[in-house]
This record gives sequence, structure tokens and C-alpha cells, in this order.
Amino acid sequence: MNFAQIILPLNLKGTFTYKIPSDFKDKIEVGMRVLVSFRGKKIYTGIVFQFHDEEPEGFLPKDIISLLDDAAIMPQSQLQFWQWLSEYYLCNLGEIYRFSFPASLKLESETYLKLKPYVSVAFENLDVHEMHLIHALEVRQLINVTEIEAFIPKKEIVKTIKSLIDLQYIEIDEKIAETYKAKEVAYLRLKNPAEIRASLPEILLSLKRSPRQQELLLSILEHETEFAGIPLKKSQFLDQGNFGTAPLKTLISKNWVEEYFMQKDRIELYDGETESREQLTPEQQTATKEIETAFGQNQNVLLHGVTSSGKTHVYLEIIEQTVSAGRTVLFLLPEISLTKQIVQRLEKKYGRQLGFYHQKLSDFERVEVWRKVRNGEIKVLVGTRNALFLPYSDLGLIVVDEEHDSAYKPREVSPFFNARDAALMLANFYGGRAILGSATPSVESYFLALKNKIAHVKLRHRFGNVNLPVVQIINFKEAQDSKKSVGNFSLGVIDEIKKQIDRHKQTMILHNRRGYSNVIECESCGYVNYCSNCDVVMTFHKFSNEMKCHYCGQKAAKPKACPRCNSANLNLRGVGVEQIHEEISRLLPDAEVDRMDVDSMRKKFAYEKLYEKIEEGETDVLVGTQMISKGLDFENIELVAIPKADSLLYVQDFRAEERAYQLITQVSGRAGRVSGEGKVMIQTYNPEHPVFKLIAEHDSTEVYTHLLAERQKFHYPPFVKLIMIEIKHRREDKADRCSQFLGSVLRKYLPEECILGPEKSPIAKLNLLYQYQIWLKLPRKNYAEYKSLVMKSLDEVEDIPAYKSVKKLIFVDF
Ligand SMILES: Nc1ncnc2c1ncn2[C@@H]1O[C@H](COP(=O)(O)OP(=O)(O)OP(=O)(O)O)[C@@H](O)[C@H]1O
Ligand SMILES: [Zn+2]
Repeated sequence: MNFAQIILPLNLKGTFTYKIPSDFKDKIEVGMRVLVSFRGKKIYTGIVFQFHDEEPEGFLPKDIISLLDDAAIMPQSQLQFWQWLSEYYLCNLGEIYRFSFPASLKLESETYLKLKPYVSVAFENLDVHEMHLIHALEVRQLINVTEIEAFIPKKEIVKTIKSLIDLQYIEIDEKIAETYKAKEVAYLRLKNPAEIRASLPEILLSLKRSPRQQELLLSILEHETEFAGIPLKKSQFLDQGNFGTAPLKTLISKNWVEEYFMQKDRIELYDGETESREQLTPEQQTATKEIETAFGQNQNVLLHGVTSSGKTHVYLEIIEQTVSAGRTVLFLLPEISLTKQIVQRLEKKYGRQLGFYHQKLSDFERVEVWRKVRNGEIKVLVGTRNALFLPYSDLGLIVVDEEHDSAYKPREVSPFFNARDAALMLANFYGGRAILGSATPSVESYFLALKNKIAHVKLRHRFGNVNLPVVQIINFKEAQDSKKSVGNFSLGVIDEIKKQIDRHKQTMILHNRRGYSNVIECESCGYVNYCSNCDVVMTFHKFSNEMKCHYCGQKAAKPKACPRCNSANLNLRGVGVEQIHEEISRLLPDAEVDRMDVDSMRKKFAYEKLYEKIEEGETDVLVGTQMISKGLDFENIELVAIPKADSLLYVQDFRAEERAYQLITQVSGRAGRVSGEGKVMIQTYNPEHPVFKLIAEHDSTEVYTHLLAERQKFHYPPFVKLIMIEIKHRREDKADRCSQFLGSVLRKYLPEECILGPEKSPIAKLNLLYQYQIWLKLPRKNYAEYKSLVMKSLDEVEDIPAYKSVKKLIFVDF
């Protein structure tokens, strides 16, 4: 065991060979973090991936500088998972490492050094750089590698640090301890309780003129009498008693009250009572049994339950079984939403054994959850896709809720992987099981179930045997021709909304397009406003009165006149959700109409506030984008209207029909969840379209038969494996040439019918980069071989110096 393969936090292929110094040999473990230098300059924290004895050819491996952990920080199963991800999704281990580790656990040039305690330095033996560093550390205590660059030449840094570490003069500061400080929370108590009690009458008398101070002091006293031993949290106490900080300050200055601090978990957890679970319905019980049976046969499960069938209750049952067996549970959500019913229930049940992990946490918070998972303090973790990478020691169950959601495979962040499929593999590496749950499974998961690769467990009825909503398809052309429409609505829909309002019921209107209008167009010269970074027209947002690019986020002022011909005749084309909201507010002036989309929900707590408002029945009509389709479980929503349903279908994407089916069904599923009198009105110019008709029939088997037939006919997944390669460069000609070249190399190895393109991407320019795409449709049989030929082709392109600067992004199964 002389060498170690190390994963570095760099987007480079493979792992890197380092020599293990003899004094580390009995301490080093796979999964530990180590400090190494790379390409002479920089220092990185790497992860030990493998050991071996093969002397590398052609270069002398460097020594590992130091070990950063006493024991492996990464479990073996996680490393196996990384390796699988990198092979399956054709991404680099370093990319996975960068994505999955909290920043402060993967220090690079940010590494901090310090003097070892009680050393006496023999300065006469040091060279000038070593001396400088010691002096600097005497003054500053902690210095990071970047700061050292100010006084030691870059290429000498590693040597200097290493030599001082060898001499045992300095050491690496443990980064977790260094950047991570647990949050302190303020508490209040009486300073000298016995004294105060003894002289209480005098004290109160002296406070006669300051009733707030008096009241505050008495409240603290009361708390200490009544809840002796329970700390009094300052913020909560001031809030509840409606006290300001001024009277408190005075009491503190008079030495009667004192403030003290205690470490507290950063993540607030429910501390109240735990609640017992409700009895499962017979159908839910059967489903639970089927899941147990499947698990017993080492099969994963697709839990396919219609909207409001109570999938939550089934999950809770299986989660409880797993936790009782002493194993950990990961509950994956497409996006974190703390209002979700299951989250609230889990919180009540598991209290401090529940953890959250998602993109919105700070680095401190991430490290905290990381450690708790590592220590086994967390039994149930609710998280988004990055929670797959926590250092679980014994993962027994992964639930992937709303498994069809495309938020599981964003195209914006690398590495590109589908968290749903990755979850199946991760469970496998831990010897655990997975449940994929949805009312509208992805075609891929449905196909797996059809082929018996996973068990298909169904819930066909809503809780309480309530009816699914009645779906009505409205021929909008007819409505317009017979003058039974106003703006974007047929009179039938408007009448129905009015009826619901009269009955004190609520309506949801889905329009999945942000902004007010798609395009501002000049009537005189035809000018439209393009984003300067992207080949995309900018969307007009009336509410904020600006133009926004939905791809790069760029904003611009709304033009008053055409920038090209100066005409003031600017037209708004294309309908956005803001416009639908405005239209409904105008048509129903007495109704309370609210809007829910990413633009209106940006403010802190905007979502929570609106959620409350809907729950309290204050909202009559909720207009929104796909956001309204997710997880809302309200009693009073009876009507769902989709005014421009066709816009969901005509999207350039082979998954458009699947998405439309899912979105319409999900949003419809919000209606009539208790009464069973839900109604859905779909306005379309294509009333005969099979997707609309099948949705109305509530026959999911037929829907998937239809979708699968289309996929088979046009050679799309799951019948072939799809890999898309996107080539990006600042210069269009270069992106073009590189993609042509890659295309020809691919054609050298792969059959012609497997390759489509290269072609300009649907968005030809994004964020200043020109984009080209190549689509590969590979047979499922011998897929691994085909894939290795794809890799080979990419390597050949990579070898051309001129194309090194061209970005090549690979999307497997997207
Ligand atoms: N066994 C049960 N006992 C009591 N209430 C139940 C039970 N099962 C389901 N419910 C209630 O029925 C409603 C629908 O359940 P839930 O939200 O879990 O459905 P779902 O299958 O997740 O639906 P969707 O896919 O639409 O989100 C909830 O209000 C839930 O509390
Ligand atoms: Zn843009």
C-alpha cells in the first residue's frame, strides 16, 4: 500500500495518484480527507478513493501532505454511489465531490494553518520562507494558504508548509472546528433570584413609574417559579409578552436580570407533543402490505396513487417500520416546502430525530446536518436532491415523493443526474429499499413497473372514497365563434367561477407562463426585444414594469418607443399569468384574486402568507403557474380552470405530452378533495387531442399506453437510451466547428441512425454562449459498449488543443 488514488475537487477526469508517506500508512483510510498539492501551485482537500502498489509511469507522485480526519468521513457505500454516478452519467468524480460537499469540508487554498502549541522553534535551521511563515503565525495565529501567497512565492508554499509540518512546528487547523461555530442563542434569568425574592416589595416599589419594567421582571420571576429549570428563551419571551428591549436593558443594567448564551442547533425543530397516526384505510393497508411484500423480495416500489389517495399515510407507515428497525430514512422532495403535510407530520412524530437538507441552507447549517447524519442522530432526513450525498451509515429507505417532477433533474447545475434514478441506486448500495411515489408517474418509472423491474402498487381511490373531479373539455373556437367568450375565457368558465364564489368555494386557474406577455412587438417595423446575452425574446412583467430574460435573469426597462424606428405603436403579444390575473380581477371586481408564481413568491414568507390566506378561505380565485399544482391540500377548492391548455402541448420536447398530462392531472387533483364535487374546465382549440380526452376519462392505463406507443414509434426513451451532448462557446464559428467535428467522430464509431445533429440548440445562444446539440439514441442492448464509444469520441475531441476551450456538456437520460 504505497499509493493512493485521490479525488480532487476539480472538474477533471479520474482520480490522482499520490504517495502515502510511511508514517500515515497505519492511519490512512479510504473515505478520509487528505491535503495534497496539485500541479505545483494549489493545495486541495482530496478524498482517498483507493490504495494500490503500482508505481505510476512517467511521473513521480507527490506525497500526501497530511490527513485531515481521524477516521473516514465518507462511508464506503457513498463512494460506490459516486463511482456509479460518474460512470452512468459520464461526469467526473471531482464534479460530484464539488457538488455534494459543504464548502467548509473541502478546503482548498482556504486551508488554515496554525502553530502547534508549546513548540520551541530552532530558527537557525529554517530557511527564509519557513522563518517568514513562523513569524506570521506568531502574530496572526491562523493564516490560510491564499494569504501566505502575499509573502512566500507560490511555488515555494507547499514545500514550506510541508517542511514545517514535518518539523512538527505547525499544523492544519481542522476546518470544521474553524469555520463552523454552533449558533448561540440568548436566554434570560434573574441574576440573584434569592435576593430579588427577599426584597421584591422594595424593588417593585422602586419600579412604580416604569410599569413595563415591573411587568417584565414579574414575568421572569413567574417563569422561574412555574417552570423551574427550563431556560427562558429571550426572543420568544419578548415576543410573547410584547416587551420591547428597552425595559429589559434597564433591568440588566440594574443587575436584576441577566442575559446568558447557550449553543443551540441552527435548525429549529419542533419541540411540542408528538401525535399518533390515523388508522389506514383498507386500501392503504393493502398497499402497505404490497410494499412490505415487494421489499421482502428485494424489489423497489412505484406507489401510484390518484391525487388525494393518501400516499402520505402509506409513506408514514413504511417510514415508521424502517425507523423502528433502527435504520435511517431519506425522504426526497423535488423542492423544499415546509408547508407540506408530510413534513409537518414527520416533524411532530420524530422531533429532534428529523433533519432537513436542501439548497437554501447556509454552509454552517449543512455541516451541522452532515455531522448529525454521520453520528446517527438523525433518523429521518427530509431533503432535496443534494441530500443523496450525506454520509448515512445505514440507509434503510428512500422515498422519492412526486417522482415525476423535473426538478429532480435540473439542467442548470452539473453534475447532471436524475435524483429519482440515483435514489434507486443509492438505496441499493446501502442494502435499503426505495419507494417512488406519484399520482402521475414518469413514463420511465411506469415502464419499469410494467416490466416488473419495480413493484407497481396502486391506490385507485381518493381518501374517503371521494369522487375524482369531473373534467369538461371546452372547444374554445366554438365559444369564440358563438360570441360566448370574453378575452381568454369562455362565458361558461366565468359563470362557473361566479357560482363557486357564491357557494364560498375556491377556484384555481392554471396558466403556465410567467410574466405579463411574451413579447413586446413594434407594429410598424416588427421589432421585438431580444435578450443581449441569449437568443430569447424578453418577457414583459407588468407588475415590476420591466423586461426579463427567463433564461439568464437579465432585466431591462420597458421600451417607451421602438428602439429601431421610434414608433410608439408597441404591441403586447402572448399571454402570461400576470395578464390572466389582471383579466380575472377585472371580470370579477368583487372577488379576491391572488397570484402564485416564482415572481410573486420571491419575497420572504410570501408563500406562507398566501398559503394561510387560501387556507382561511380569504382567497376566491388563485391564478398561478405550475406552482399551484404542487402539494396543495385544501378543502374548499372546487374548480380548476385551464384557459389556454394548448400552450402546454406545443412545446418542442418529446416529453411535452407527458408533462401536459402530469401538470393537468396534478392541478386537477387539487379540486374537490373532500366534497368529491370537484370540477375541471379545460379550454382548447383541439378538443379531440388524445391527451385531453384521456385525462377526462381518468384512465391512467390508457394514458400510459398512448404515451408509450408514441415513444416507441418515434424511438424515444424508454425504448432507446438518450444522450444529449451540448457544445458551447463564446464564438459561434468555433462552437459550430467543434460540434461538426464531434459529429464526424461519433459517426466513425456509431451507426448513422443513432446520431441526430449537430444542430443549433432551440435556444441558439444562452448567457453569451452559442450552443449546438447532438442527440444520440442508443439501443438498450449493448448500451455499455455504445457508451464507451461515445466516451472515446469525446476523448478524441478533447485531444484537439483548439477545442479545449469549448464546453461539452453531457446529459444522459434527460
Ligand atoms: N388514513 C387516513 N386517515 C385520515 N386522513 C387521511 C387518511 N388518508 C388520507 N387522509 C387525508 O386525505 C387527504 C389526502 O391525502 P394526501 O395528501 O396524502 O394524498 P396524496 O395521495 O399525497 O395526494 P396528492 O398526490 O394529490 O398530493 C389529506 O388531507 C389526508 O390527511
Ligand atoms: Zn438572457
